[in-house]
Amino acid sequence: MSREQQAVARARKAFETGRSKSVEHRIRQLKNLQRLFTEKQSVISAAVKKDLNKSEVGTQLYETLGLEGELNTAINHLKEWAAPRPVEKNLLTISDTVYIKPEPLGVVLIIGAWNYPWAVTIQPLIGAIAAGHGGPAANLHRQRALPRSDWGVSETQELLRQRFDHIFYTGNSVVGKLIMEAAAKNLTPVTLELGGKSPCYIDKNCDLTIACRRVAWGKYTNCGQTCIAPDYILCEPSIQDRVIEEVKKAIKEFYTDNPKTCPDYGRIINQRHFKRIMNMLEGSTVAAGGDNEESDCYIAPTVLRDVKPEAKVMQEEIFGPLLPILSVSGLDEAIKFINKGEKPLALYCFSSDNKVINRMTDETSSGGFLANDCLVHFSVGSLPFGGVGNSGMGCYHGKYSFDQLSHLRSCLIKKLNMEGVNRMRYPPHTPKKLGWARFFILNSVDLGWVGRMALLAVMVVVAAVVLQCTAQWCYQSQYSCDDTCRDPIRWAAQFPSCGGLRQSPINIVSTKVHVNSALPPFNFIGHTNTINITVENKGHSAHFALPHSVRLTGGALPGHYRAAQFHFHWGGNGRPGSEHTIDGEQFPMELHIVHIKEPYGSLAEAEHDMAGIALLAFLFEESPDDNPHLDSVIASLGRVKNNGSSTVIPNFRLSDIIPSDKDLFSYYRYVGSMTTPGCEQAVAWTLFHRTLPISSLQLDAITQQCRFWTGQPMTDIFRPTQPLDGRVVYRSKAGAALRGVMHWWVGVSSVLLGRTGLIH
Ligand SMILES: NC(=O)C1=CN([C@@H]2O[C@H](COP(=O)(O)OP(=O)(O)OC[C@H]3O[C@@H](n4cnc5c(N)ncnc54)[C@H](O)[C@@H]3O)[C@@H](O)[C@H]2O)C=CC1
Ligand SMILES: CCCCCCCCCCCCCC(=O)O
Repeated sequence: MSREQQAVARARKAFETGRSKSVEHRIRQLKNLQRLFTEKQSVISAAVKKDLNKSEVGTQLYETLGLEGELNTAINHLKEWAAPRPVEKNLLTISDTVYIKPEPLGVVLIIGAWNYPWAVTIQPLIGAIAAGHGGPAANLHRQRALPRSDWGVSETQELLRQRFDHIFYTGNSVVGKLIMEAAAKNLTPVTLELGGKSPCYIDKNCDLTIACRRVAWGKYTNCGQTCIAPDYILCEPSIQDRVIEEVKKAIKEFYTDNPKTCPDYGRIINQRHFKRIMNMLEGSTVAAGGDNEESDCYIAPTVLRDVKPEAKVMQEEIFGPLLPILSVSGLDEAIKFINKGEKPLALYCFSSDNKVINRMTDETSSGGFLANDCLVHFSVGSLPFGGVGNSGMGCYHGKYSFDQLSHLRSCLIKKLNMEGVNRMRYPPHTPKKLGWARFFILNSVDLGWVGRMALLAVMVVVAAVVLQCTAQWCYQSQYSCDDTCRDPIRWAAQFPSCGGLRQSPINIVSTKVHVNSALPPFNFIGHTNTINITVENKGHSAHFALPHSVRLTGGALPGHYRAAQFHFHWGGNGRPGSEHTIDGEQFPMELHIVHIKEPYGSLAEAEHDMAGIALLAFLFEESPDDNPHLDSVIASLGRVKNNGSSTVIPNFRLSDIIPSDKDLFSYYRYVGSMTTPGCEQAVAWTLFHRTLPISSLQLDAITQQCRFWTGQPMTDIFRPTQPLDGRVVYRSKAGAALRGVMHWWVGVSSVLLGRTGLIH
């Protein structure tokens, strides 16, 4: 067995153990990778310095900074990305569970190029780990930098003879075709991140100093060896001299009069490429630069003027520090010229005129389009990065990497009942059955008012049947194959709001929250009263009923609220059980205090108001000592072991289990839903920064006492985090002024109401 065969076999074996399927395992792997960049930064920079003469700061700026960002995004969003994605249904499938399940494909081969050796190998690797794969990566670092880990062309060729489940290739288009040919033998899907000539049109109507500075930065960074570098400039002859002068000024500003000695100016990767680039100068006029030294792989930042389309430098991607300027009569000719060539990886257009920018986007095609800047789209993780046509296929970065390397499996889970509805599809096929099929599948038919009434009647009947036939909801911990209950991913089938776009709980990414000074402290009323409270096992959790005398105002909530009940969400057997997570971390337990807006009399009434319910949430953290204030709560749970049983805690004070209001000024706020079915989207959530203590013994006592309505131990009673779907999480600013109180709510509700899609 060759080295390469062994590597693939190892990767496949590791994948087949199923370990990489666990999201927690993937997050651990990503965190390990994160550590690599903190611990090995200087080794990484030293290697890249040897290869390309990049400075340490340059390596961080252009390579590792972006990777750190990608790692943070993947770690914070992985649970959300990997979760089943409920989809819209038609009438025929209304009672089924229909969703997309992202699944790992298996073993992925990542082949990277040498120009940004870390960015182009590790960035796809982050996507591959996030998607749950195993697999080797073929590095193309130059031998003098990383001799031992170097897998070059012959190793890659051997790897390509093996079978993979996806091949992710970055490099030139000629080899791209070889990759696709090798992949075709096993019908292996490929992502091809290729290059090509990326045009840059400079309109005469723009600030040439700024435009040329940005173009010079995009071109000469990494000595032009950037796949998205502007390859050549198109402009009118009348501005050519100014463009040359401004580019020269920028070169001097960035790299001094002598770029050769400037630590920020790179080198060509090897002598072969040096010769290739120098040959391209043949037949063109040098307007600036042109100095070179083969032994040092040095080519100065160079500008070429009056270049003809037939010139050597225009026949292939330059991938070096030569910047040819071609004359065009204006925008029309520039567009024509661009469209005559292969579709580029990037297209740049500099103009102060939006009409020019719009025409350029509308009338051309390219992997990415930037107006008035270069390269920076590579650093925006929410944009898909990739080519089109000759510049590649597939895309990556952020969630796109995850999706690109996942199989999006379509799942439809039907029950073996309601067979009547299916008769329309079984033979003998008749026109009447076809009519019913049309009715159930096409829900956009115009039926007229009689038809609409009939549809309504049918839907009522269907809904009644569905309701009769569907089982109760349950938590994941209760669900097993022979159970009929609906676990969290199936809640939406029975409770449509659970599939809405404002669902709770969520993962709070602390670096993405918006600080809002219009979030003042709360006023708690009646929290210190001594009361007798009833505790009841509700089958899914235990509820602690609160009297109307416990009330809440302030906190920028739009009204006065009265308490209804509180309850806890917990894990089991040492597992965490909070519903909300912070930066991906789940806490041992979470307390929810439910309040209803006045004058509503019940949760059912409050559900129709976007902030009809105010939920206060507290996360618990494990403490070495017992929290004595929880003793009565724990003891009461021991008296409500079974569904429906209840007890009373005498002389209870809410203020004993939560901190006093002066310690509760700091919190997160967002709009969401109840975390149990029907998942009503009517909740203003407040998650306090201050955590509550609980010992591990107390946690065990809590999680071991009660039973679900099914009789199983009541453990892991939490809903997984839900997508944020564009919502904003706010963080209060300590000492906020009261006059800001209404602004927060008015602002949030108008943003949400403005996006009608968010109101379900
Ligand atoms: N779209 C993108 O994200 C990027 C594209 N590129 C493009 O890559 C090109 C520059 O890189 P290259 O010189 O191609 O890099 P390269 O010479 O490093 O080749 C890329 C990879 O292909 C493998 N390879 C080369 N010849 C092979 C063969 N005959 N059979 C099998 N494998 C082979 C190498 O082992 C290497 O891992 C440019 O066209 C550039 O635009 C570079 C970086 C990023
Ligand atoms: C201030 C931060 C600016 C960040 C700009 C990032 C541009 C990075 C380009 C890296 C390109 C890597 C792949 C390639 O194009 O060859």
